[in-house]
Amino acid sequence: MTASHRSASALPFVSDAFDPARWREVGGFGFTDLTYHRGVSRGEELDGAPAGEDLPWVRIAFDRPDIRNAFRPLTVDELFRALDHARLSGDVGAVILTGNGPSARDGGHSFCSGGDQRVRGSDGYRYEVASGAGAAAGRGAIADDSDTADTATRRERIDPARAGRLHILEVQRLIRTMPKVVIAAVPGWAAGGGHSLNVVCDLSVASLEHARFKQTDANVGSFDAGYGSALLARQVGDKRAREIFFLAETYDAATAERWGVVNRAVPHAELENTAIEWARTVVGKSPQAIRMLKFAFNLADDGLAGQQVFAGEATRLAYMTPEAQEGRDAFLEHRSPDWSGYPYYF
Ligand SMILES: CC(C)(COP(=O)(O)OP(=O)(O)OC[C@H]1O[C@@H](n2cnc3c(N)ncnc32)[C@H](O)[C@@H]1OP(=O)(O)O)[C@@H](O)C(=O)NCCC(=O)NCCSC(=O)c1cc(O)c2ccccc2c1O
Repeated sequence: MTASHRSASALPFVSDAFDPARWREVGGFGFTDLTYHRGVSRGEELDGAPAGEDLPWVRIAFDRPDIRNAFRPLTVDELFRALDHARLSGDVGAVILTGNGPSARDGGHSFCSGGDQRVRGSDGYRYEVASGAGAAAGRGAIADDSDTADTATRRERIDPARAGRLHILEVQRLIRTMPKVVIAAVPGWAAGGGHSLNVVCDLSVASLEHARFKQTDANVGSFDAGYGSALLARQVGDKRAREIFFLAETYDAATAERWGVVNRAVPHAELENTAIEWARTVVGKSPQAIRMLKFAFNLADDGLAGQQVFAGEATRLAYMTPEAQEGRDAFLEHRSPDWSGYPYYF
């Protein structure tokens, strides 16, 4: 058990799909727009670990349910940090990405509704001037009414000294290149940039009752002309992808499953259990095989960048061989390498 372990009963409510007995908070980040949890064993055979022990998966959730989990630049910064922390954790093999909810205002469920349109400027999504508790913490965030402040109030707070951002694209690339399986658990709306996030995740499970999908980019004068559209077309077919973007009609979880936008539609009460079950299954496989497979699936679509990521893992495998080690040792010993023990395999 790690030092930052907190007992399950101390966890506050974050979502109606969240089982506090299965998680502990990952501390030390001071996130305002996300929650970040580490899986913990309940001591049952299912998890194969003593009660309270860390399990090799994490849960990262948007935590702005009152605005359908729209992201502002701070949200994206936090998401990148949490994902990168998971990437760099050698004992984490799977990430569940989801959205907390429902909304306290109207009971609506959401995964993510994309960029927060209230802080969209002419050069991207704008940071806000620090105030309140967030400023005291040095995060440049507005901690008190950050979800509900009206558009005029938010525009007054926009930080003129910081350029607009579109860096959800950096998060997409991180999901794509991190050598772990990222599972989207979609409890409600996946719209705009939230629709595209689902597209880039490796696996997706959606709530039969509440998940809704709608690609609104063109409604608001935006367009994800990268993974959000092109990878979607690989998943659902070219005509269907055009329909999803050009008509921007709402479709439900069962339709998303039929079209290949998600792997499975399940009852809401089973959403996170299913995601955890998949995470558990994935971490039961060879880490190396999963890494190579994920990057192999990405390779052709990601071009030379995809080749580079795959090839990096091939290089790691090569470094493990006596042949490559002979090259290193010969250099360090100031001698010619002796390749005689290593045939030209064919
Ligand atoms: C998601 C919805 C279809 C849900 O509809 P519903 O009727 O259930 O809920 P409401 O519309 O009443 O919403 C409740 C409440 O939340 C506010 N809200 C919802 N989404 C956002 C949002 N994205 N930004 C700000 N606020 C939002 C809504 O205003 C309500 O609050 P009130 O105070 O007004 O009552 C529906 O909400 C919807 O269509 N939302 C907008 C979806 C959208 O268009 N998102 C942006 C698409 S563009 C994008 O995400 C994007 C971002 C990037 O960073 C990119 C970068 C590079 C390339 C492309 C990018 C990109 O396309």
